[in-house]
Amino acid sequence: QTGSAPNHPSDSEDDEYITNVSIGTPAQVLPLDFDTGSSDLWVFSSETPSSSARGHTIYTPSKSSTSKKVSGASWSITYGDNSSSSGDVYTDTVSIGGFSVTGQAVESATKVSSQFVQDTSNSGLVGLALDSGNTVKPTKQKTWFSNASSHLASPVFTADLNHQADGSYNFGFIDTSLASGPITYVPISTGNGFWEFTSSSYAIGGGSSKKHSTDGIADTGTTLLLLDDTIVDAYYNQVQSAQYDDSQEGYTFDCSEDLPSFSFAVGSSTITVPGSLINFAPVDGNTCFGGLQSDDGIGISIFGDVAIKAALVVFDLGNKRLGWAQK
Ligand SMILES: CSC[C@H](NC(=O)[C@H](Cc1ccccc1)OC(=O)N1CCC(N)CC1)C(=O)N[C@@H](CC1CCCCC1)[C@@H](O)Cn1ccccc1=O
Repeated sequence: QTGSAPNHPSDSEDDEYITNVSIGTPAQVLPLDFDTGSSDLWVFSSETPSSSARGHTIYTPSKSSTSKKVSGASWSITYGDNSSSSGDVYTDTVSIGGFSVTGQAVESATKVSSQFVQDTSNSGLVGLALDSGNTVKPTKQKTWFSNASSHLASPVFTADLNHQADGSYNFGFIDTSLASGPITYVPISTGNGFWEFTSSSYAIGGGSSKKHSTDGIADTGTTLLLLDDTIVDAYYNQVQSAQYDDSQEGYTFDCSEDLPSFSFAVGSSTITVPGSLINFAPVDGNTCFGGLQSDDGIGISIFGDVAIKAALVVFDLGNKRLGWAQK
């Protein structure tokens, strides 16, 4: 069995990627943000204060004949951008791209931080990192993909994200026609519960490859490509009008600049992010914000959407490896 669901950018900046998910019986369809950087499936619900839920689609467990409350269970999560949410837990049938998982933990939000209230493009998240990162207490719950994987044709899923266009999340199969190059696999380290891998070098534009070991995660829930300062400074050194803008907390440059590409090693291959994807978004007038920024203070590098958009990414749980193919 397999599943295939389209995704689309949440706005004109590709800030997030949204996929419709069916929950309960009869199906309640919610637009959710798939996040390979976390492990909780949580939704705005009938238990979310109505002032916070305004503008969001909600899940109402009492309207689903297949919902069951997980008594005594609770969850609470804070993300890298300091947004947060918490609540209680139900199980219900959750279908993504035509594939159904029964008894999936659906974490219902009784509290959401202001960023979630304001961001009406999503009604919650589907965590697709490893099960160990799930926050439900007293008993951790499995991710949708973990529950699905034993029934899928193959324990893999792929992310195909595109700039200002539809893409897909495919489960149980790899559609190699989505890529232009071969898939190169690298092992993941599972200790932190992420799709974590090491990249051994990088290159800027057509320049020579520089040895630099990057310990990073493939994270569909992070908008930008966040790497070590030395790499980021070297990159914007090649952008004539670039400067670090304290108010924007990142490098900005003249929107009309022709940005160099950025390549990173995946095993013995490289993935090249075209400069056009690094010209992320206008901030004001003719000044644009970069899609490559510093990972300082996070403690790990994050290959977010800006990097994933350049590739077909294979999340292979069966073989505990990550595959990257140029698009
Ligand atoms: C340094 S992790 C920062 C990252 N959050 C972002 O990337 C947000 C995403 C966004 C964009 C637009 C509206 C709302 C939210 O966007 C920006 O921060 N942007 C984009 C717009 C830019 N102008 C400024 C910078 C982040 O916490 N991701 C987590 C998932 C997010 C949470 C917020 C809702 C969307 C999904 C997550 O995978 C990061 N994680 C990864 C590993 C471990 C823990 C952890 O928590």
